[in-house]
Amino acid sequence: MASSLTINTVVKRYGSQTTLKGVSLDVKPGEFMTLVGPSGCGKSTLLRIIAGLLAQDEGQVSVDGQPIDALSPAARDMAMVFQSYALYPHMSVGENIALPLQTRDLPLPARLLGRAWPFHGAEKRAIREEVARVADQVELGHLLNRRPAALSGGQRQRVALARAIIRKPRIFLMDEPLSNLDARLRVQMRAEITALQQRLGATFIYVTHDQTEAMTMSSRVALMMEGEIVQCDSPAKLYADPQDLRVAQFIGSPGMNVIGADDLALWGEAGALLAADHRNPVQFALRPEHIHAGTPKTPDALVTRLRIERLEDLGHSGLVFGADVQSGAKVTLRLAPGAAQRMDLSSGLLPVHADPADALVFDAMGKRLTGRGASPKARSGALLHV
Ligand SMILES: Nc1ncnc2c1ncn2[C@@H]1O[C@H](COP(=O)(O)OP(=O)(O)OP(=O)(O)O)[C@@H](O)[C@H]1O
Repeated sequence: MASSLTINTVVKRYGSQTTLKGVSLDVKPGEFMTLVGPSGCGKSTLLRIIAGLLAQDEGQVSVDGQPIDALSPAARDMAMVFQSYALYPHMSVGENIALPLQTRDLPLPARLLGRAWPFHGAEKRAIREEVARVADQVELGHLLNRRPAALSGGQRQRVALARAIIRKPRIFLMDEPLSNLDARLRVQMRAEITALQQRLGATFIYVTHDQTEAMTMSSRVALMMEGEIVQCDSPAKLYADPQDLRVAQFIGSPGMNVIGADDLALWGEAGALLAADHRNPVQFALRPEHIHAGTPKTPDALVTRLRIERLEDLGHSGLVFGADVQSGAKVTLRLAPGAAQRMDLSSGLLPVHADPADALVFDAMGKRLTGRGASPKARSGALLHV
């Protein structure tokens, strides 16, 4: 049975610095929850508090509705997988995986008597069978006698995973488990860990600074910035509906283009209208795929020209990094497959356009204002989000 986890206004201070500023989070049973955010935002601190490796200054952590703050890390019944794998080099793969069973499951007489314990043989057999079963789940069955030094990075990470699985913990905690792997292996392990979580139906709390990992693996993502959770939502919602400008810029690669109202007012008549619709200082954000090369087919589009600074052709798509010729504002747009080859970029200038409905509106503090920028035609005098 998977467990729920509740974090209630947790505060952590280091001297005068407040690292966690009252973090609250509800994780449902069987959920894959990812804590993502830039380096230093406090995600590892929060994970260590959940694991019991670190004590918070204020707030509570509960599992299945029961406070666990007074429990030792071992009594919390959680398994943690680290970036460093933390394997014992002198033990075989099988012995590394078996370790949690040997230190936890044996009754006291067995631990005291060792080989003299009458059920020693049966116990060993049961552990061997369990190790083989779990090793098969992570495709390590053929490597049980190897030492960690003779494994690839991905295989070592699987040993660490197997050692967590064999404990049948109430909650899995993972701290950047893929950051030591090369790019190709990371993609493969992303899929393997996601499939494993679904197979086990277990609750996973996963820490990463990599937004792609967060977006591809999680049921929900809690985006942390400066010791706070800025937004917690499904990956799709976080991408399409960011409630804070920092979320809009962190999620997606590259992040959203942020354009001030004065600069957007220069994007043709539609830009002037859209900017005028917002009396307060606002910022507009547009995804790179929502800015299109060429001239628009509809008269109510946002239009401008970019001075091209850099072009990245990724084969399946392309990115243009440029600056608005009028305002100098930096703008990135994503090109359709093959578009880069077809375009005449000899002038160094590129006309671009966007649908005003794709522009998200944020206030001066970076908080999202409701609704989107509607096209002048669609507005028909309706009052817009200010
Ligand atoms: N033992 C400590 N003493 C003082 N400050 C600390 C300590 N541990 C962490 N911090 C500070 O707390 C902040 C959050 O650290 P934390 O490791 O949780 O960040 P993170 O989001 O996991 O970053 P990263 O992705 O780089 O690991 C950082 O500013 C860090 O310097």
